[in-house]
Amino acid sequence: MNESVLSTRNLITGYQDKGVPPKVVGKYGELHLRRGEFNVLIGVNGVGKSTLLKTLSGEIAPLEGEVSINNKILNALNNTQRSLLISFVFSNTNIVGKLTAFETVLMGRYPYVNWWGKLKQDDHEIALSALKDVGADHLKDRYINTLSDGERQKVMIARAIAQNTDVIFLDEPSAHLDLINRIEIFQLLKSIARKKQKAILLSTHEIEMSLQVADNLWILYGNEVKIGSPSAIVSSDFINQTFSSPSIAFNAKSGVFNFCAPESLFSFKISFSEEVQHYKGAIDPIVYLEWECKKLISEGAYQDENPQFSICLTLLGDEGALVWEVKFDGRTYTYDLSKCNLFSELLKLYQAE
Ligand SMILES: Nc1ncnc2c1ncn2[C@@H]1O[C@H](COP(=O)(O)OP(=O)(O)OP(=O)(O)O)[C@@H](O)[C@H]1O
Repeated sequence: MNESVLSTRNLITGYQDKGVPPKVVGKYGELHLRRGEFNVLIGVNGVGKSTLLKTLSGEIAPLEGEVSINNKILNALNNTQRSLLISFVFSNTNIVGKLTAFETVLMGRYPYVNWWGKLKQDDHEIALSALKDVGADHLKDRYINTLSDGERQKVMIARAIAQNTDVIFLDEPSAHLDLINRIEIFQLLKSIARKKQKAILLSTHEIEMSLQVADNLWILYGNEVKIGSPSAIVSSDFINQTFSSPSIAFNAKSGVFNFCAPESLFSFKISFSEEVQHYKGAIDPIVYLEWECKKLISEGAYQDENPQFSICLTLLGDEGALVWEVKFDGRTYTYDLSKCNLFSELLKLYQAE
């Protein structure tokens, strides 16, 4: 097991405002963040992800218990001492003032400046190397407020790298990013954890991506936490128990969430004929069938061994056009795949019955 750099003891997170009883958010006991590991924190809105990150980073004090980094109790440290141990990247990075990307990354070096407050040549080299690490050195002279969300987020990660702390926290860093940028950020962070032996904890709502990339998932539920590898978590059905609702269900085999319809309509069985396997055309018929099946389920149809509808994807005659052959109520109907909405056609037959 990798070396633990952050640990907690009897940790209870929450808020203590004057004149009101304390508000407990989470009772997490003993937690560990280990060197070289990319950990992802997930949980429904309001369950306490930001509160936990703020507590682990020393921004707010625990209601009970303590957080230690490298055996130093966090709340006994001043801001500068903390910033030598922890860096934090937020989702909404509003940098005030007019700074270039390079100057922003350079800010990560301020915990190291001497008492004249002067940065050295080394600091400049470290900042440039951090920008290269995230593939953003070409942006170095651009003003931070002119960058896209994805570019800016890479610069903020570079700043955390330049700060060179053992622990890096990120609160929903991919919240405003498109799919490609989200994937890039996740992979980048994982490689930073590995290559630079950092302990990383990132909060996100990207469950499917976390399952593929994270070393460990920290799932908050109620006021508890469950921690485990993606394979251990998925195989225990925990994702389904925590995140499913009447309108969505997690498929542990495919690792994706599927939509469920509010009511059940008819039952169906779907298949393809032998010759479809060898079909060479613009679409992949087997993939087409898979997605048509998902669509039927999202509309309220359900798969059954004794179905009302038997649907077969096949090729029609010599022309070789793909068709749906539908058996329903003792009759067979044929629909041109490229010209019909299968669900609407089935619904018409079902309602006319
Ligand atoms: N300053 C505060 N004082 C009192 N309660 C707070 C404060 N900040 C947050 N809370 C409450 O603490 C609970 C956890 O909030 P938190 O922001 O940690 O959740 P979250 O999991 O990060 O949510 P989201 O996914 O919506 O960002 C919520 O009930 C919230 O209303």
